[in-house]
Amino acid sequence: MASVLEKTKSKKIVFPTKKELSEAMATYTANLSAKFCKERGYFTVVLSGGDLISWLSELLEPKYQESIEWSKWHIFWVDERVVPLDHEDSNYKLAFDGFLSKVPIPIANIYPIDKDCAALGDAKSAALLYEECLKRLVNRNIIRTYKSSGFPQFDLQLLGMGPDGHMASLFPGHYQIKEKANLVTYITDSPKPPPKRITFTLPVINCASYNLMAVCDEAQADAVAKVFNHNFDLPAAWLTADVEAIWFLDQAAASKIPKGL
Ligand SMILES: O=C(O)[C@H](O)[C@@H](O)[C@H](O)[C@H](O)COP(=O)(O)O
Repeated sequence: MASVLEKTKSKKIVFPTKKELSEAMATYTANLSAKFCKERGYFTVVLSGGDLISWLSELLEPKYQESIEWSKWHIFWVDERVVPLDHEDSNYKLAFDGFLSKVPIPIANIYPIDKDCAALGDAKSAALLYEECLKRLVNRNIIRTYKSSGFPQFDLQLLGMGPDGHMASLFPGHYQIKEKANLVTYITDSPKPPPKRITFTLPVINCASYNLMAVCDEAQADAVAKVFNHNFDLPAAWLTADVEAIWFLDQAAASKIPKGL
């Protein structure tokens, strides 16, 4: 069977250090920002949680601060923990404190989950409202749609993977990975705390023009090896993209990939 990774132009780059990975991620993001801002006047960027946000700090360097057209960026989350937006577990808070508050992206262009649902811990309503938010932005042509499917197509998603092979809040052995109809779904028993989360579904994740999956450290090496061995029990093994799905790995995370893959 031709693997999903082969069919969908997945590539990997292994960096000697996290610093070099972080610099390359900044260059990759800045180049796509220039392309999409020029082509359509918007750049839709989807963030996840985890270590990714600290690696994004490279974009705070003066050369990027001055050259990027921040006012054209629109920011979304591929997954979010359903906790108050000022809670330390919130992916919104993580990104806001570590990155978004330090760049001049208009606050109206930043789309966290509904704050009341977040405060109440209502994951189902949070997912419904986030899906409605995406549809409104599709209607305003801020988010493109994938071919004729009507599914939202984001310009760039910056993703991470857990040691169990989860991406976004799609966990191994949980039914959310199979959800095909909705754009956004939810989980109330996430194996990684906190338990209540919302997440983009796989079709939405894979419609993105560019998916950059950044993974570092030895703890992820087994999962990375399984992904490149096409073990589809791991949600991250299903990652594709419309134009390019690219894995940025440090040497430790890449250390167990079988030779030749
Ligand atoms: O809400 C979350 O838990 C994150 O969005 C999650 O999906 C994350 O991206 C991975 O678990 C990787 O996390 P690390 O980068 O911390 O390994």
